[in-house]
Amino acid sequence: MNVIIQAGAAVDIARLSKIYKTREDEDVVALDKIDLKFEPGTFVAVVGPSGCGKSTLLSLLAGLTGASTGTIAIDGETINKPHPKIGVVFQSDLLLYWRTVLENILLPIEIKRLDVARYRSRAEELLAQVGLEGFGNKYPSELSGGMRQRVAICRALIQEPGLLLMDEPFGALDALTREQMIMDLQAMWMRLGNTVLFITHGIDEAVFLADRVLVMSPRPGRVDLDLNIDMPRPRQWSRIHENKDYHGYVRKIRDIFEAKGILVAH
Ligand SMILES: Nc1ncnc2c1ncn2[C@@H]1O[C@H](COP(=O)(O)OP(=O)(O)OP(=O)(O)O)[C@@H](O)[C@H]1O
Repeated sequence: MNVIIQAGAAVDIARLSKIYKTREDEDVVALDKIDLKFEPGTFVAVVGPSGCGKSTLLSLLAGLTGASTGTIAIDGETINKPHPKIGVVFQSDLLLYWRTVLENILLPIEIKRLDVARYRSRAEELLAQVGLEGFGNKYPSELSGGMRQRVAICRALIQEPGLLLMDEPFGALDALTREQMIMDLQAMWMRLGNTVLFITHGIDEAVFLADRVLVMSPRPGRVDLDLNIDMPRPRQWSRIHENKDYHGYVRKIRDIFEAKGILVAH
């Protein structure tokens, strides 16, 4: 089997703001003049309270919505619509139930009228990489929630995106499946080397997975803390609680949430 190597993309976000209009014609400032640069191949996690603009940031990067001000560039190319260099995974797997696993993974290729036959072996390789070798002809209803989310990840990776965007991808999974998915995502990312933006409510999974954790403030969303996570890889989820550095990073993030009244001690 060929190992797929995907080069990570450089991301440059400058003075990025998003202001929504409510139906009452009021302005909601979801993101306020954010500046960020991600080096190619960096795993970036974003944590923040509900409504702070995490999903808005992801939608802007995915080209699904337009910025009010500012710019986003991926490898120097301005993003204002969906781009093949960018793959997206949402909390819900969004698989089409009437299509097999392989047909779901190949859907973006069909939509773009690319040569499906050429991508079939790549889809099978990706399936093997996420532990689903031989599942290509199954239907989503025959798979568990974790397996379906693995298929959604393969679908996001089929075009070898330099940037993988993940919006709470494990939020709907049970605790054991989530733990396995976290470990598997780390292993897959270490093989592929793409840049990842991973949105989560879980401080534990953010610190475990990321090279860098961005802590966002309550609305209007800004980055309150940009924390480099310096722990050797591969990291072991079952042993991470023995790591003093891990606890130090988690403490720093919790301190911010407590100072802002987002987490209140009783
Ligand atoms: N289409 C829209 N119209 C008006 N306001 C919106 C719209 N989409 C989002 N908002 C508002 O923008 C703010 C940021 O929303 P966003 O979904 O990005 O937050 P989030 O951090 O992802 O939240 P959560 O963690 O709960 O998913 C919220 O106050 C939300 O109500």
